[in-house]
Amino acid sequence: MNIQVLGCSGGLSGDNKNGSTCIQLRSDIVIDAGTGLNRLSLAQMRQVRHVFLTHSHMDHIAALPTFLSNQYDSEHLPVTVYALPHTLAKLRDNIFNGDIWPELSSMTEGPNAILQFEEIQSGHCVEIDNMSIRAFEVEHSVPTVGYSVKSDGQHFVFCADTIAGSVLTQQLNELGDIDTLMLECAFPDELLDVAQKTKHMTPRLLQEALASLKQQPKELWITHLKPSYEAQLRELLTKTPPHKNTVVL
Ligand SMILES: Nc1ncnc2c1ncn2[C@@H]1O[C@@H]2COP(=O)(O)O[C@H]2[C@H]1O
Repeated sequence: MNIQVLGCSGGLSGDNKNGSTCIQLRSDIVIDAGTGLNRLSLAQMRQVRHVFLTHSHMDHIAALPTFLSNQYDSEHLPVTVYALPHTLAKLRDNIFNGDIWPELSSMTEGPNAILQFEEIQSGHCVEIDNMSIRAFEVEHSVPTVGYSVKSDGQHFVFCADTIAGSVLTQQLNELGDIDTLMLECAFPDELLDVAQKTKHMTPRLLQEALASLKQQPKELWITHLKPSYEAQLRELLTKTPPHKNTVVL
């Protein structure tokens, strides 16, 4: 697998190399459509055929409407967007509603439909060629899934936005051996109350989550640092990495 993290910032970072969440699994498949999607060229965007959304928050969907506009005369339509029913309903009601962006029906109906929505649930697995992408529940402030991706004998797990706890532990333990685990760390430990309210991680919660696993992943990628605390978190997580093979993205 050649995974490209096009963006994983927890917000508007002021760094045009790191937009908000968008992870490219293959030239035709991405997870989330945050502003990181803008790192692809127009030609690369037009190769994307499958978008797996984790949840409805803006930093994970911000580029979706304009990305879809770039697809109108693309050769290989429609693009399939996979998401929980809650996420799809929020997109329909709040984004593709004729005010913020054209209504969904104008994109999903007719011979030139550019988009199809596919509902997924936790546990649901989508196979695309030799890649399997399984959604699993995580605990966040809105219904959210992470994705377990298997291809080429490799197992990549993206936990999306989540707080540590029994849901995450159980789900990760059920996924078996993990090569690369991508876990977030949005807030510093001093902001534990904010992390608990918004259902995000702090470095200590991240340690707890790892300690609760039956088996450690081969490597840990840490993501979704909130821009206001990024320097502080990066320094701490680099000086005292929670895993022997830690990459702070
Ligand atoms: N009580 C709060 N204090 C600080 N930030 C908040 C609060 N509630 C929501 N947010 C922010 O709103 C964001 C929504 O997206 P996230 O869950 O990634 O992260 C959340 C926080 O950054």
